[in-house]
Amino acid sequence: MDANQRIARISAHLNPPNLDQMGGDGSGLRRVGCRAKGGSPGFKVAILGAAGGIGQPLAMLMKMNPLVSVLHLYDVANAPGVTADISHMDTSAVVRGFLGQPQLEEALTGMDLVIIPAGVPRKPGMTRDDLFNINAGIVRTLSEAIAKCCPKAVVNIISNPVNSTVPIAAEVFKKAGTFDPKKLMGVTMLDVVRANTFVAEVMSLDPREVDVPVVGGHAGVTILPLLSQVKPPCSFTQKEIEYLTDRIQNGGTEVVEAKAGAGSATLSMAYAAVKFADACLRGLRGDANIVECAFVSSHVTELPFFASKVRLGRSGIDEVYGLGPLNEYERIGLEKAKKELGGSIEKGVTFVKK
Ligand SMILES: NC(=O)c1ccc[n+]([C@@H]2O[C@H](COP(=O)([O-])OP(=O)(O)OC[C@H]3O[C@@H](n4cnc5c(N)ncnc54)[C@H](O)[C@@H]3O)[C@@H](O)[C@H]2O)c1
Ligand SMILES: O=C(O)C[C@H](O)C(=O)O
Repeated sequence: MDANQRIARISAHLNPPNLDQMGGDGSGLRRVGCRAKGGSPGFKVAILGAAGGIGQPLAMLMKMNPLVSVLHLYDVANAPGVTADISHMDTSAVVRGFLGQPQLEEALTGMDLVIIPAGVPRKPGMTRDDLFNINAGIVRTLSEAIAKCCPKAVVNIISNPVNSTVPIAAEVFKKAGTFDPKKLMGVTMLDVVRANTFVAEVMSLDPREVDVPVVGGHAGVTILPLLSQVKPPCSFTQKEIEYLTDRIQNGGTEVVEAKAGAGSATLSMAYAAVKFADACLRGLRGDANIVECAFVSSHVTELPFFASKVRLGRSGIDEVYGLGPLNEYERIGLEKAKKELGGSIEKGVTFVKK
């Protein structure tokens, strides 16, 4: 191939002939595509909401993941710019951008894993449930497209309120006849990441060595750290237990208040999302003993969804683990968590059924 042919080949990828027909919102913005040589037989991953506060660092970190061969970045705004930027990274994943609803189906077709951080974040004084009115509709629309275009993909939902958005996605998939409880996961990894960090601080440990199971859900009292099951085993005073439980349950609010109106956790969330997505991909690859906490379809309690440890495998979730022995403090916490969680799950289910 001579120099002119090589340049023509690259230009063809940056300006595929059908771009203008695909101009999502009629704005004239072009879908950006970039093909690196790569060659690794990795997984195809789509991020929906890829131009947002979480979406951008998440896209960057997924582009660095050697398990990813194709990375689709979808958003209703700014997808071309983020895609052009990320696509210059010299890692092997091929990056393509998709802008607006008309390009959603193409963004999803053929994907193995779909990660959803689309939606509005909290401002100080708001609860995660205050986001329901806007984010419920966004997650419903995106889930409908997933059911149509990649019904066998593993789906990681980040959009809040997770306690309701996961039941919304499940209801949409049930309606479409595509629901597979092994494939749908609410991302609660940030609660685990925070718990590991805060426990390490209190016990003067390396956070990378600490493993705190966090069960229940992803809002206030539904976030239930099981400090009696921390690894390495730790002996906490009652004061330390109360301090840690409160800090873990309110870690999100701590960031929302510090950002003072500029949004909620984005960087630590992108880190947590990539940690969880990487675990899903290693499970899909067939690696053994991949165990993480997630908010999933569950029989662990009487509620239809609950966060607990799950084993990830070739088909998504291979096993949902029970809670293990709880102490009295955790049993009381569990009752409070279930009470709030039941209402949030019901709200999500009703939203789709109504
Ligand atoms: N699960 C968790 O632990 C966790 C942690 C942090 C934040 N969150 C939640 O993640 C969500 C996103 O937070 P953020 O800080 O990135 O917000 P953001 O406003 O910075 O970004 C959201 C992105 O979603 C896009 N978007 C809006 N509607 C869309 C649609 N219909 N389709 C595709 N994209 C759409 C926006 O254009 C924007 O780029 C919020 O709901 C937030 O509460 C969850
Ligand atoms: O707190 C929020 O609103 C965002 C997220 O759920 C978090 O835990 O940081």
